Amino acid sequence: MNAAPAAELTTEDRRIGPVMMDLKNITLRFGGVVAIKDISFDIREGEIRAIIGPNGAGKSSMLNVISGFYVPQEGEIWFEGKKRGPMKPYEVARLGLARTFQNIALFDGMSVLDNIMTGRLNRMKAPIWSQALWWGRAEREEDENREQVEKIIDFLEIQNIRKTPVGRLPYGLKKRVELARALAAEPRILLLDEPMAGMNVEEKEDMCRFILDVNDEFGTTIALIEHDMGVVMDLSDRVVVMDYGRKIGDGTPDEVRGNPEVISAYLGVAHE
Ligand SMILES: Nc1ncnc2c1ncn2[C@@H]1O[C@H](COP(=O)(O)OP(=O)(O)OP(=O)(O)O)[C@@H](O)[C@H]1O
Repeated sequence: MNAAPAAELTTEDRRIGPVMMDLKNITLRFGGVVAIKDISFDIREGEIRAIIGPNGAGKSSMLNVISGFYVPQEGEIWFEGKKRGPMKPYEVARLGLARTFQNIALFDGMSVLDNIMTGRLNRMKAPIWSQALWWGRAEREEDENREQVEKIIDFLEIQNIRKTPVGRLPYGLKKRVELARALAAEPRILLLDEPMAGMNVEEKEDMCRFILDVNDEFGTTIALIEHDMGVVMDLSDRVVVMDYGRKIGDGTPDEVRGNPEVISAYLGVAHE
């Protein structure tokens, strides 16, 4: 289970494939505020792609554009060879995008297992009314869902808390359950919103390891935003750096680290 840091592996080992999502000249405004200014970058199949930047740089806005929650005023988004238009939330899920949130969005009163099962909802094909008529199909689907969820529970090492109500868990474990729920949707791209925010050092190390393992084991493409630059550098294949809505760097962790504009944007900036 111990994957080497992403930066130490070759492209071939990491199964990085063709461009999956291509964002071209994206501009997003909120009234007079330009949150994203003419930014282009792509996400390749199988990679861990990070978007970093100081507070207010536009990272959350960008994640919301990727997820389809915000529709930019300018620019184009291509996903798996097709130009993407505005989408409803269920269309986003069907397209294969699942995300975690900075402020955990789980059902506190429900068990870990039931929370993770909600991640399968978008994959259920048998409508409720048909379950009485075609019991076999619904049952088969239920078995498949359970099997997939159990695999994820084992993988993320949360077997011992599967029946515990989420509200009783410490912060780091809640984040892991959220990751499990997003994975249950078997996303084409997994979007992580500051996955390490608010964590202590040990929790951060665990989360880092799980993100790398998910990418390695399931081949899941991951796009994440963070403002903790150190964490991201160990984790990512490529990094986009934003500042005041602009893209000021894009490349491997080493390329980005050596970029003078990136250095000056981060100098003196207090980050976790
Ligand atoms: N819904 C909104 N309405 C108006 N302005 C917004 C909205 N969302 C973001 N902004 C503005 O857009 C800019 C970019 O904000 P955004 O939250 O995307 O940055 P960020 O890099 O994610 O910041 P942080 O690290 O603090 O979360 C900021 O000036 C912010 O005030």
